Amino acid sequence: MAVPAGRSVVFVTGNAKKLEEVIQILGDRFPYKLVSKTIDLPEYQGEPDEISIHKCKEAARQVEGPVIVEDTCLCFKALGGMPGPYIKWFLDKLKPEGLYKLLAGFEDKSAWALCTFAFSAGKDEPVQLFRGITEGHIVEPRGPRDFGWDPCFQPEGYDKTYAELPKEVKNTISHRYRALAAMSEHFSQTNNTSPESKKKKPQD
Ligand SMILES: O=c1nc[nH]c2c1ncn2[C@H]1C[C@H](O)[C@@H](COP(=O)(O)OP(=O)(O)OP(=O)(O)O)O1
Ligand SMILES: [Mg+2]
Repeated sequence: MAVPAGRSVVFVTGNAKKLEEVIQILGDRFPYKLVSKTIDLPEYQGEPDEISIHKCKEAARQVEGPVIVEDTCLCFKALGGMPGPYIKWFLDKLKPEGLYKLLAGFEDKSAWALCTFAFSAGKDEPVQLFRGITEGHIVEPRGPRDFGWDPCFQPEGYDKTYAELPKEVKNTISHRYRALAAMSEHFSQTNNTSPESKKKKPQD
């Protein structure tokens, strides 16, 4: 699925920190012009893939053009993957301290962050998903409080939490980085190899 030449893709999110990271990570690696639109899309329920598809279709319906959305889950192994897509509400009520305390009765503090980007070329078009996972542990919160559950997630192989790590480091190992790498790769290939998209994209 390609986007016609000269068209931009709208990244729909209500989260300014997410947008900031997406811009930092993508730099100029994404073949389309990315514009952002602040819409607080509904928080759907279900499995992560279903949620992202639903969210993307709603964004495409509202924007009436090519859109990208992203949904982030934080999954605790001891809790069978919960809070998962419901992490936003857990974080809101419990804060990073409470997320750590949630695992007090469990020895296993392992967790994974899952990021799913969803793309649709427009209303009534299919949705494509790109996923990224980073494994780690839930720890007692450490570091700045500027982004969500970053203070209580310590990625595998590091002795610092996401919040303590320099942004440049988080942005090369994160769930979001991995999902964006998959998405950029897909679109670079579509852009370079499809004869149809070459025809439609004379400049660039
Ligand atoms: O890298 C991250 N590091 C720390 N916290 C994070 C990260 N990424 C998302 N988060 C938080 C935001 C929200 O509390 C929940 C995901 O919920 P999620 O619905 O995907 O985000 P959101 O509602 O804030 O923005 P959006 O309008 O794009 O749905 O985890
Ligand atoms: Mg949301």
